[in-house]
Amino acid sequence: MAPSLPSIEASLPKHKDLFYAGKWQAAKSGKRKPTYNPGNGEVIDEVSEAGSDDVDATVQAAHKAFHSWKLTPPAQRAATLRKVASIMREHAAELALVDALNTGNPVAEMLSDANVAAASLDYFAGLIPMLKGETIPQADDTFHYTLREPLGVVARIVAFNHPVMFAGAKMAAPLAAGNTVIIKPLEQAPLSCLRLAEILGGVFPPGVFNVLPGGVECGKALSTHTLVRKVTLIGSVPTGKAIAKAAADTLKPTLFELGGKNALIACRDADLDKLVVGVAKGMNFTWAGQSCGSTSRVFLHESLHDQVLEKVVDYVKREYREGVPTELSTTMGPVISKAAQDRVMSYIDSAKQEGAKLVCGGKAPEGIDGIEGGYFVEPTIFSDVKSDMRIAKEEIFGPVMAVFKWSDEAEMLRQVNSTEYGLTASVFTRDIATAQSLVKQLEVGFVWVNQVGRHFLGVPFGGYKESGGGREESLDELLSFTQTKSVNVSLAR
Ligand SMILES: NC(=O)c1ccc[n+]([C@@H]2O[C@H](COP(=O)([O-])OP(=O)(O)OC[C@H]3O[C@@H](n4cnc5c(N)ncnc54)[C@H](O)[C@@H]3O)[C@@H](O)[C@H]2O)c1
Repeated sequence: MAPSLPSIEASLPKHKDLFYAGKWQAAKSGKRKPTYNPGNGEVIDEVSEAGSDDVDATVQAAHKAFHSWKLTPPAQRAATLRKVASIMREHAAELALVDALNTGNPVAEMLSDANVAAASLDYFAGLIPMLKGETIPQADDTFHYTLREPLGVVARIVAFNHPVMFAGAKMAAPLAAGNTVIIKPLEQAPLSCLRLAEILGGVFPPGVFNVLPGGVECGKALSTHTLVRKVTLIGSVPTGKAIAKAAADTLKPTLFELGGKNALIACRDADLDKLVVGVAKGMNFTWAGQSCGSTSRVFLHESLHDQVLEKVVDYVKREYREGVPTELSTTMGPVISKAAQDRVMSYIDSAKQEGAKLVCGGKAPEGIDGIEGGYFVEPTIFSDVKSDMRIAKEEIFGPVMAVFKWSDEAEMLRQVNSTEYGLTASVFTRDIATAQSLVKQLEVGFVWVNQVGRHFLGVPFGGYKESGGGREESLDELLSFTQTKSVNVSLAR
């Protein structure tokens, strides 16, 4: 039976201001910015926009709260995170609806986002006992041990594609380790994070958890503030570079989960049924390709290329249907903005001009009721793609798949590794030795074999090369929000 959804009116946040120091506060500049429904291009509401003065006030509040939060007994911190997880599960449908309205991602798929965040919160709550130090043996009169301590105020700047999932999942590790957190959602899709702050109410002491809707000014101020002890980004490579430069002035550590131009490699012995579904699903057409892990470059061995391409096109035409994002029957959403739609269309034009063959999509959908004015692009597939074309090299962050035909393994791997991105890859083969050989040669941080897209709590996720720095979704993430203090006790009598 299809789940029933709450009403949109009841799900939207009542507060549209900044949330810090445990209170809703208007932006000091009084600035408000419209936020849109990408499904029809209409304004949903206006939201306060945090500027650098607001960042300072928020950081001061978070800094003040840090001193008591870090001393809160570990079991109590864990219980608080579990309470957040349970509230998110309870409100999963309304959070999904708000994200569907504000990001355009279909609500049926977004229903799991709050649950994914809740699982992260539970996971990091359970890892708190791992925040332990060591004793170091020495043959002298001093006893050495280490303590793992939190860093202080952590700023988490997140992307727009899964706002509430990122807000919930990314607050978990720093808070578990005893830091206080400021979440900055993208200005285009802040509503679910505001609703999250509303439903969490007084779960955290004031200043421990803060939400600052805002744009580049807000992000820059967070990256440069002296009292922000670590800044993290889920976003694009250029933004990662800008933040790394800004953070350098205060020598702030960073954690980056950035873009990808990920390859799916199909070997001649691949299971064809699994492969066809993998190629289609790996592209994440459901949210218009807007996922860092999308396998947007598909390398099909020449022996199966034509057959698989034909089946993928059939599958995509059958399974992905654009529609109103807040309706449960919709299987594909728009891209986030008009600018994004124009950018995707310019990549499609460039591929045509550079000689790639359009086998599916390539334009905005027509004749679908209720999505006029929305920023939709049909699921698009190009074959005959060459590695010097723009669609082969640049992250499009839209529903555009580039298909390559290969015969020589060394040349195929050269092309796969030829971009500066290095986030994910997927390998389809029935032979474990072939899989292992390819895995070792891929310059990426996360590889799937005979599957795509899935994340697994406990398995480090992050990129090589320009796709990131640091690992998340694992013990590595928790420990990255701590620092080690060494203590040396004289035992001399
Ligand atoms: N690796 C991952 O886990 C992952 C997950 C999702 C998305 N992404 C990547 O995110 C990108 C798409 O998301 P986006 O369009 O929101 O990215 P973006 O880089 O445009 O923006 C990300 C965030 O950074 C802020 N920002 C922009 N300029 C800034 C600056 N100079 N200083 C500080 N903050 C600044 C934005 O306001 C936003 O909150 C894609 O490249 C995608 O691959 C990566």
